[in-house]
Amino acid sequence: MTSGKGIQVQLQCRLEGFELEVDLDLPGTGLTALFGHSGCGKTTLLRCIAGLQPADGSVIVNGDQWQSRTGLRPVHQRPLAYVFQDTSLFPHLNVRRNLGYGYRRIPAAQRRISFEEATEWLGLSHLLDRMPEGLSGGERQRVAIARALLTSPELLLMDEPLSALDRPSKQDIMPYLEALRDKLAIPILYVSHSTAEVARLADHIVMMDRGRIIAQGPLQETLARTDQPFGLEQDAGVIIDAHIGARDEQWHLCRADFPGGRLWLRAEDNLVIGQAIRLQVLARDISLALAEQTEQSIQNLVPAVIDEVASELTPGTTMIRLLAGQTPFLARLTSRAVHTLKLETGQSVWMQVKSVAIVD
Ligand SMILES: Nc1ncnc2c1ncn2[C@@H]1O[C@H](COP(=O)(O)OP(=O)(O)OP(=O)(O)O)[C@@H](O)[C@H]1O
Repeated sequence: MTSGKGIQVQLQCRLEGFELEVDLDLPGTGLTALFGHSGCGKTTLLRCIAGLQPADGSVIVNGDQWQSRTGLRPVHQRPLAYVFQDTSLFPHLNVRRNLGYGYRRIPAAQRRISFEEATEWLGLSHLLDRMPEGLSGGERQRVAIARALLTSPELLLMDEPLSALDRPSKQDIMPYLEALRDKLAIPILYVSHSTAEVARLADHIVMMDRGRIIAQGPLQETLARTDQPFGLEQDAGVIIDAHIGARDEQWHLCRADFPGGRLWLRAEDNLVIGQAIRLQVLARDISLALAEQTEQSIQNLVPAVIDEVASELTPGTTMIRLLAGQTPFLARLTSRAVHTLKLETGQSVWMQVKSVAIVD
């Protein structure tokens, strides 16, 4: 064992026509999304961390050295669980016995997640006597995740766990994954192509391209980078953790409070006061004013300070990073507007936010 928290991964792996070379320092809890185009090496990286794919280098998970330059621990001795897109259940065993399969092999003193916790967190209590063939795709995947957790792993690897599901099943399973992210004391590495999944679930993000890491960091901070390492450009925007602070039934609006401000949005029936939500605000939906403009139709006016005026991203367009309190925003403006308004770092302005979406 070495001291220290977090996951440190330095690996090189050469395959025919593909080379992975990464140096990562990730948080020891929460959900880290590995994101990038098809073929950039996300699955290869997970397989190397698991020890399924030979690679040179070192892997340390919360102080436990799984691999060093001089030696590696075989895959079956690495305390991890792996959930795939189509993790298969044992077809001849009911849900209870599928869940018990890994659980029974862990000595009671080493179990860190109880059977009751895993079944409750994944909403399986009423399904325990069912056979896998009678479950929906989303239910099957929840059983697969619970079964993985019951092996008491120190790291949970998830490779596109929702990609085989239809949209309604994805929507059903999302709240369970959010709850796991918040309750589990172990880190989750989660491979996804989907910006919606990443926006909703990730605490931390790693962006890969052709076997290399091109950006990594906390989700909110990384999405608010003006250099847009994700190549989103047209869809660039920030994700904000907020909670419902008020409902205005007369105008069918809800107020979402975040550290540094508040935004109004449509009052969906399922939103209740105190509820935690994630909001997405796109850079193209923010305009800036030097003074509070109340005589116009945009109702979301948020005071902020300009943190950075970036160089032009595309000709005629400038990305500006702002802070409302500590919360970063991006505004994409025409370069002419930036010049005319003489916008510069440190200046106080009003953000006019045209549209706010709840990430779901
Ligand atoms: N066993 C292997 N032998 C040779 N090449 C491989 C092997 N496994 C993966 N590759 C190649 O390595 C590259 C990265 O593949 P990988 O599956 O890690 O990408 P990915 O980002 O997970 O893609 P996707 O999102 O499509 O699943 C690809 O070019 C792939 O063809």
